[in-house]
Amino acid sequence: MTEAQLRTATHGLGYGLTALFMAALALQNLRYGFYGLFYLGAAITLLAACGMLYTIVVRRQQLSARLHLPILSGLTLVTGIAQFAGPHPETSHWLFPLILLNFLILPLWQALILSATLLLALTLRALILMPTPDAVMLILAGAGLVALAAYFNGRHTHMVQSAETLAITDSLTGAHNARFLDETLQKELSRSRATGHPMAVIRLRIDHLAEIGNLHGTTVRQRLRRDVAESLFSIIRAGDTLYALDDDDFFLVLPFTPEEGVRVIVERIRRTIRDGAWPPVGRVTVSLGCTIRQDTDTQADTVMARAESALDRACQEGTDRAWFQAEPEPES
Ligand SMILES: Nc1nc2c(ncn2[C@@H]2O[C@H](COP(=O)(O)OP(=O)(O)OP(=O)(O)O)[C@@H](O)[C@H]2O)c(=O)[nH]1
Repeated sequence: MTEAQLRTATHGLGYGLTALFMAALALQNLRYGFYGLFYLGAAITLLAACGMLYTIVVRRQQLSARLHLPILSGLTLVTGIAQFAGPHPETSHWLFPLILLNFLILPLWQALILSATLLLALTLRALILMPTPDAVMLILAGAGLVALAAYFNGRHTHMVQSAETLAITDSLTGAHNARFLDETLQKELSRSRATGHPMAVIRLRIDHLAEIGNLHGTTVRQRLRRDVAESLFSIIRAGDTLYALDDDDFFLVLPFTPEEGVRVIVERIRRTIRDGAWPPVGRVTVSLGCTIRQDTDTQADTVMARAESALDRACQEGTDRAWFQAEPEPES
C-alpha cells in the first residue's frame, strides 16, 4: 500500500466515523428538542461528510491536498460554538473525536493550533459551567489527549522523514546515493539554464583504491571512503551536494560556480586529501575531473559524461591530478 493510499484510507475512515458519530448526536438532540444543538451537529456531520468526499476525490494527490485545513477549521469553529450553545446538555465530548481527526489528517503545527483552540473553548466552558473538580478533570483529559495525539503525529512524521532520507542516502559515507543524483542533476541543470547562473560538477576517484583494498582489506577500504567523504563535507560550502556513486567514485554538484571557481575548489580538495593523514593507509591522493554547464547542455547525461571523460584524462596524466574539460572530447 502506498503512502497516498494509506492516507486516503485513514482520512476517509476518520471523516466517516466523525460524520456517523455526529449524525447520531444530532438526531439524539432532535429527539429531545434541542434544536440549536441539532443544527450544529448536522453542520458538523455535513462538513465531515464533505471531508470524506474530498478525500475520495483527491485520492491520487492525497499528499498535496490543501482543502483539509479549511474543512477542519470549519469543524473546529462549529464545535467551538457548540460549547457555548447552552448550559444543557453536555457538549464537551464533541471535541474529542475532532482533536483526533486534526492530528490524523493535518501536519503537526496546524493540528496543534486547531486543537489548542478547541482546548481553549473546552476550558472556558468547563470553568464557567462546571464544579471545579469536574472542570479540572475534563481539562486534563483534553490536554492529555492533545499531548498524546501530538506525540504520535510527531513520531509518524519523523519516521516518514527518516525513511525518505534513508532512500536517498549512501549508508557508508552519508553522501547522497547515485539514484538520487539521477533525480537531482537534471533539475539542477534546468534551474541553472533557466536562471542563467553557472553550475559546475566534479567527479572524484580515490587513487589506487582497489590496491588499498587488496593490501589492507575491505574494512580499511570502506573506512577510507567514509573518511574521504567526511573530508569533502568539511571542504564544500552549503548548497553544494556530494554523491557516492556505485563504482566507488564521488560526484559533486556545485550550483552558482563558474570555471574559475571550480578550478579553485578542485585544487583545494586535491591538496587537502594529499596533505591529510589517513591511517592505516598513510598517503592518499585523488584524481578529479570537472566541467561546467555549457549553453548547449540540455541533458544531465551530457554533463556527467563530460565529467567522467575529464576524470579519465586526469587519471591518464597520472595520480593526484585534476583536469578541467569545457567541451566534449572530439570523436577519435
Ligand atoms: N561551489 C563552491 N565553490 C567554491 C568553494 N570554494 C571556492 N569556491 C569557488 O572559488 C571561488 C573563490 O573561492 P575562495 O578562494 O574561497 O575565495 P572567497 O572570496 O572566499 O570565495 P567566496 O566563498 O565566494 O566568498 C569562489 O567564488 C567560488 O566560486 C566551495 O566550497 N564550493
